[in-house]
Amino acid sequence: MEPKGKILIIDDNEDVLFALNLLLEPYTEKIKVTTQPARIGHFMTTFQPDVILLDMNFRRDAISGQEGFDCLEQILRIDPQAVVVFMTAYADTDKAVRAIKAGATDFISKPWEKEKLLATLSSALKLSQSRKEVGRLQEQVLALKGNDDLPELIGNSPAMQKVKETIFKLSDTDANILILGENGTGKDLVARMLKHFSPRQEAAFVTIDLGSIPEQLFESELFGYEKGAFTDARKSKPGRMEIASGGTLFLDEIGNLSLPMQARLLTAIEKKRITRLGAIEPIQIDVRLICATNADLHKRVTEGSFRQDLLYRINTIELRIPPLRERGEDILLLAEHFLTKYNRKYHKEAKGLTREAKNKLLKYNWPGNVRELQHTLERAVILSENNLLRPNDFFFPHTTAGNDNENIQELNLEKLERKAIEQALKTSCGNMSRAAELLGITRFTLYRKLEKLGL
Ligand SMILES: Nc1ncnc2c1ncn2[C@@H]1O[C@H](COP(=O)(O)OP(=O)(O)OP(=O)(O)O)[C@@H](O)[C@H]1O
Repeated sequence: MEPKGKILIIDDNEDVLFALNLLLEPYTEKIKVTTQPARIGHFMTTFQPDVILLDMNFRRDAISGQEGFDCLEQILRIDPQAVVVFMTAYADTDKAVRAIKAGATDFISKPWEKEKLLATLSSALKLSQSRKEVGRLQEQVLALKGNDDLPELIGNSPAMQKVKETIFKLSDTDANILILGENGTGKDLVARMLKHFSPRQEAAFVTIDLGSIPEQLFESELFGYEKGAFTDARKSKPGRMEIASGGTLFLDEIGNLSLPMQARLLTAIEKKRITRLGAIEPIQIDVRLICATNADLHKRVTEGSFRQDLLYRINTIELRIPPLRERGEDILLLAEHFLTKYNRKYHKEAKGLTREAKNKLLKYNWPGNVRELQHTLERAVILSENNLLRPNDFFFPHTTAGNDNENIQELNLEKLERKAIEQALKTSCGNMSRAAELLGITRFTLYRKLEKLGL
C-alpha cells in the first residue's frame, strides 16, 4: 500500500475503532476515530481526512443502514469531493450498490480481511490524491485560458529592440525577471512574451495583481488555504503559487507587498515550498517568477520599505521599459497598429492619419503611455467620420500644466525655435525626416536651422 494519508474512522463500536487503529496505523499518515456522527463536521474541517471509513449502522442491531446514508449525505454536503468507504457487518450487495450510487467510493464488509481492507484503502487514498490533483489542474486550465492570444510587441525604437533582444536571449533560461516601467508601458505584455518564449511555454501562466487585491487577501491568494482556516473557508483552495507550479507566476505591482508578506514570499522562493493557510504540511513548488512594478524598488530598499534580499531574488535580470515619450518613433507604428485593430473591431475603414494628426500624436507626451495611445486611437476610430483621421479626432485629457507655463514664460522666438528643434530631435531619436515632419518643415530647412543655431 503506497500512498499514505489521513484517515477518519466513524464507528459506534469502540472495539472496532481500536482494532482498525492498530491495524492501519503503520500504513497511514494519521488516524482519527470517533463514535459520534455529530462530530463529523468538526473532524472534516479541522482534521481534513483524505479518506473516511464510515460504519453503515450506528446503533447496535440496526441493519437498515439509514444512519450511514445520512452521515454520507452530511459529509458530501461539506465536501463533495470527499472519499468515503462504507463498512457494514451485513454484507449486502443491494446496500453496496445504493451506497455507491449515493456517492460512496467503495464498500467493505466486517469482519474484514486484512489484505482486502488495505487494498481498498490504498485505492481510496489514490483516488483522493487524484481528485486533489484534478482540482489543481482545473485551476491551471483556467490559468492557461487566454494565454493563446498573445498580442504582438510593436516597436522599432532602439529601446524596444533591446527589450526584444533580451526576451529572446532569455528564451532558454528560467531566470527570475523584474520588469520596470511606468504604467501602460507594456510590462504585462512583456511578461507574457517572456513566458511564451521560455522552456515553460506550455505550462501555466498565473497572474496576480498585487495592486488590485486588498492586503489582507494577499496571503490566501498567494499560498492558498485549507478548509476551516478562516470563517469563510468552506472548501480548500490552492494558492496562485501552487497553481503556477511547473509554470510561471507573474506578480504585477510587486511594490505593493507589505514587509511581512515580503518575508513570506522570500521564504517561499528560497525554500521552494509553501504552506497553505491552516495547513501543517508544506507543499513543494517549482515556479519561475516574473515581477513588475512602476515603483523604484532600489530607492525603496534604501528607504527600508522593500527588502534587499527579496529584490536580489526577483531581479536576476532587470528589464526596463522606457516611457513612450522617450521612444517617439514607436508612436506612429503603434498608432497604425491600433488603427488596424480597431477598424477591424468596429467595422470601420479609416485609411490612416493626416500629417497634422501624426504631428499631434508625436508632440504629445503620453503620460499614460501605450495604454493611453491605444484608447486615443480606439476613440478616434469610433467617432471619426473621416477617411483619414485628423487632429480634431484626437483628444488629450492630460495636457501637462508644466509645459504650458513654460510656453507662457518663454516668448523669445529664437529660444522657442531652438527648444522645438531639440524636442523634435529627442522625440524622433535623431531621425531627421521624422523631426522635420514633427516641426512641419522640410529636411532641408531643418538642416539649415541646425546650422544657424549651431546645434
Ligand atoms: N509595444 C506594444 N505593442 C503593442 N501593444 C502594446 C505594447 N505595449 C503595450 N501595449 C498594449 O497596451 C496596453 C497596456 O499594456 P500593459 O498592460 O502591458 O502595460 P503595463 O505596463 O503592464 O501597465 P500597468 O503598469 O498599468 O499594469 C495593453 O493593451 C497592451 O497590449
